[in-house]
Amino acid sequence: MQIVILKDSASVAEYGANIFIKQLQKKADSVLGLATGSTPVSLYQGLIAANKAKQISFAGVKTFNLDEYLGLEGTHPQSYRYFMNEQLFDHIDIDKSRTFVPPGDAENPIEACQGYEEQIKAAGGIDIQLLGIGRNGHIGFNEPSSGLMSRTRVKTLTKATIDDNARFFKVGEYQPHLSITMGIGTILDAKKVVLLATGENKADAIKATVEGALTAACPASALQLHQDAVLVIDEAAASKLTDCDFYKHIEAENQKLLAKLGL
Ligand SMILES: N[C@@H]1[C@@H](O)[C@H](O)[C@@H](COP(=O)(O)O)O[C@@H]1O
Repeated sequence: MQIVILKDSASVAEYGANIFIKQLQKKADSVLGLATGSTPVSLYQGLIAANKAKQISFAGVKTFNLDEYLGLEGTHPQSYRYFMNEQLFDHIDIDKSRTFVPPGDAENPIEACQGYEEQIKAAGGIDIQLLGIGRNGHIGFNEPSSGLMSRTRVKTLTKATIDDNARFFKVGEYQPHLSITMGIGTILDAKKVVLLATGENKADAIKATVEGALTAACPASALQLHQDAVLVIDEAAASKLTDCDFYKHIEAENQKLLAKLGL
C-alpha cells in the first residue's frame, strides 16, 4: 500500500486528479471505476478542468460506478446516477452510454448484479478504481462483515451509514436502506486502486485500514492484499496512524526515485 499524506483536502483532490489525468494520458480508452460521496467531488472538478483545457479526453473511456441505492431511479436527485451526471458526466466529453452505474431500479436486482459483473468483464476489467471510505471502514457499500472476496450484490446498509448519508435527504423523504454494490473481490480485481480520505472523522477507519488486521470488520483493510493500492489522505485523516513519519519518509524516497528515473 502506498500512503500519501498531504496537508489538506485540496491537496488530496489535486494529487488524486493527477493520478487519473496521467492514467488517461497514458491510456485514452481506460476503464475507470468511480465513486460518489463528498470526498471525490473536488477530484472530479480537477478532471473537468483538465478536460476543458484539452489535457485529457473521455471520448474513449468507459466508467463503472461502485454502487447505487436500491429502489431509486437514476432520475432521483439522491441516486448515484444523478450525482455522477451532475458532478462529472454532464461537464466532460463522455458518451453517457459508456457510463455504467448499478441499476437501482432493476426489477430483478440479483440478476442485475450478475449483469454488472459481466459488463465490467466485457469492458476488459477496471484499470483504475477510485474509492472513498465510510467512517466504519466501508468501501462502496461493503459494510463491515462483507466477504473479502465478495462480488457485486445487494447489501443492507448499517444504521451508521444511513445516518451519515441522511444529510443528503430531505426531512421525511424516503431513504433507501438497501444498495447494489461492487463486492470487495470486484474492487480488488481493478488494476490500480486509489482511496481518498479527508478529515478527522475518517481517522479511525484509516488507522484500521493501514495498521489494523486484514479483517471483514474493516472492509478497506482488504486493500492490504492489493498490489497497487494508493491511499491519498490529509493530515487529519492520518492523525491516528502510529507510523505517520515513516509513511512520509517512504513517500519522499518514492518521489526521489521517480524523479531520478524521470517518471
Ligand atoms: N457509498 C458511499 C461510499 O462509496 C463513500 O465512500 C462513503 C463516504 O462518503 P463521504 O466521501 O461523503 O464521506 O459514502 C457512501 O456511503
